[in-house]
Amino acid sequence: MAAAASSTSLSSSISKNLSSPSAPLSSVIRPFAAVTPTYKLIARSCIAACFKNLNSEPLPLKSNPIGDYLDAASKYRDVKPLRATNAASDGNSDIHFSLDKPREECGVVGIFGDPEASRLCYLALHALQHRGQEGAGIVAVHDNVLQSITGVGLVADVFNQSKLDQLPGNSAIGHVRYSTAGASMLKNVQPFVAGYRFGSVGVAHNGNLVNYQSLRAQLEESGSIFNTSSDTEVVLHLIAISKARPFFVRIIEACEKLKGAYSMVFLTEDKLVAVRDPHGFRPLVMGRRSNGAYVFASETCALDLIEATYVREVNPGEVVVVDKEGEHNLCLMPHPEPKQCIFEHIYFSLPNSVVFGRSVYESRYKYGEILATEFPVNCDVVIAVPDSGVVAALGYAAKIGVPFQQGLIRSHYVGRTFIEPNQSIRDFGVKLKLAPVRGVLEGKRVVVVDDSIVRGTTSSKIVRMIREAGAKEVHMRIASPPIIASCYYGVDTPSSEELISNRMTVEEIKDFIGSDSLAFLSFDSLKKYLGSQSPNFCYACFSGDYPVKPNEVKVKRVGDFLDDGLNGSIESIDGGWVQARTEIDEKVAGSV
Ligand SMILES: O=P(O)(O)OC[C@H]1O[C@H](OP(=O)(O)OP(=O)(O)O)[C@H](O)[C@@H]1O
Ligand SMILES: NC(=O)CC[C@H](N)C(=O)O
Repeated sequence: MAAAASSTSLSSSISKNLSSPSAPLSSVIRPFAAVTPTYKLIARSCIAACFKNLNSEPLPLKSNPIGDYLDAASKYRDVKPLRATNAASDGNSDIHFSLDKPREECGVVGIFGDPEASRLCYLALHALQHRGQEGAGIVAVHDNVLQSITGVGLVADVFNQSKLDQLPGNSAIGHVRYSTAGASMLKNVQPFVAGYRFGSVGVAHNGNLVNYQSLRAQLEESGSIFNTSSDTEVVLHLIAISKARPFFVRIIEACEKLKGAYSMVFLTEDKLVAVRDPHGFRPLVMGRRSNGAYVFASETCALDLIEATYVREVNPGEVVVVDKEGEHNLCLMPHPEPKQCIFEHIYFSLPNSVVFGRSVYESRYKYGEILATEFPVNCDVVIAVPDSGVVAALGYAAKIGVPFQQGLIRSHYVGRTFIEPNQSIRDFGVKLKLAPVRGVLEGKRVVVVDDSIVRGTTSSKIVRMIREAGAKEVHMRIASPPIIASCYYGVDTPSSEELISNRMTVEEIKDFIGSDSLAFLSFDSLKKYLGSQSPNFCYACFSGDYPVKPNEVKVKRVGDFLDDGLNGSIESIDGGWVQARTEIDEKVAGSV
């Protein structure tokens, strides 16, 4: 990757130009005027490049480039979360377990400078629970020791009063996991903690590294022993083998070797570090509490819950180091190129969050309005597939002037694994989760709005359920373009060949799911709506154009809580499987 190559010069120059390898962070970062001209030049050019991608024009450099950088970031401060008064999201979505749809991703949180750090992490993880339900963990620092508690299941399953009592300290990081690499099992639950020769470090990661198999192979070749089968563990090894002394330079050196998606928080005895990959695939925001404590989180809904004020995003390619002297910022590489995941706005994030500087609620409402403008239909009622279709359905209904009603009621008590008692009982899963309201549907021409169609299995069951409840017509409207390619950046989508829109035309999908009509938000309209921000998003799932070429096969888990063994390579993971290569995958592999 060309960008990664250019970033190498940053960390090596930083290391080379530090007056003392053990210099405290303050002497390394703060007095920009005091550091060597080479370092200043590199820092200036990388900061200028950061501006370039976040604003249409690079900002003029003044005497303190870091100050400029912060000013540039402040444009995000104006964006206030729009409260989702009608959205039915409860943060407990998507809990039945199958591989036939996009799954949530992980959520991360970091707190620095609050005596209740681990309790605040715990609360923030509740707010982020929709991003991962396989496992949860918190690491806190107390008396210079990193203490960790992790467990499988939901946040409420893993933590209780006595567990939180075991995590005192002023700083902590936390994680909720949905696996993309490495089996769903205890040893892969984050945050991970490792000791290296200068201390201890904990990490929590949202995203997926597309080159971790080769990195792991290289590390194993030179003697590294891995404890987990997760991609995230390679980051700790890379930090440990770095020759640089200051911790943030170790992180920069490690990140320069990574390809793919990473929004990460690191914890050491005295620092909290937040890092976002140069494309900024996954979100990461920063906030402050009234006592001055720093908070980092995947979504602003976590800040809201713990009464932290949203300050700004951690920018793509930015490293934010927080220690007792305050906050220090660096760019990971000279040319960050934002490619933020559009699916965060379509499906993953909660509607009450501000993600990538935009309100998720506003985005979804607008997608619904656009769908209504482009694909209106004579109907009596507009309903949503709860929860992720609700806001788009509200926009659709308002635009065509037809009432929005709750035609499907969602059970919030379905566990994430359940056993279908007999394969002959069809649709049991979807019926367990969704129940039709006959009074709303009977004899009506119904528009059903959902956020996406992946394999088409859920949609066909929903259409049948609505018809069985007496609907006269069922018109499906999807508030995203057709998904034709698998995600390699932290969303666990099925392989491209399993995606229904990759195999069928819209007309064929309509027949497959059994609706009277079907329409998707058009890709062009989506980009038009995003306007000048459009190039800053990743649309790989809609286009097959991958910003970072995924040239390694995708390895996913299949069974839950299987032991994948402590020894052996990724290929030998029990219960893991290697994704079949599809035409798109071949095309991608061929283009690398
Ligand atoms: O192509 P399909 O197999 O129909 O998959 C698509 C469905 O999967 C997702 O919902 P999910 O069941 O994960 O629930 P959620 O929307 O409430 O999170 C998505 O919102 C669609 O409804
Ligand atoms: N969904 C994610 O962000 C997953 C993080 C990491 N790749 C894991 O599998 O644990």
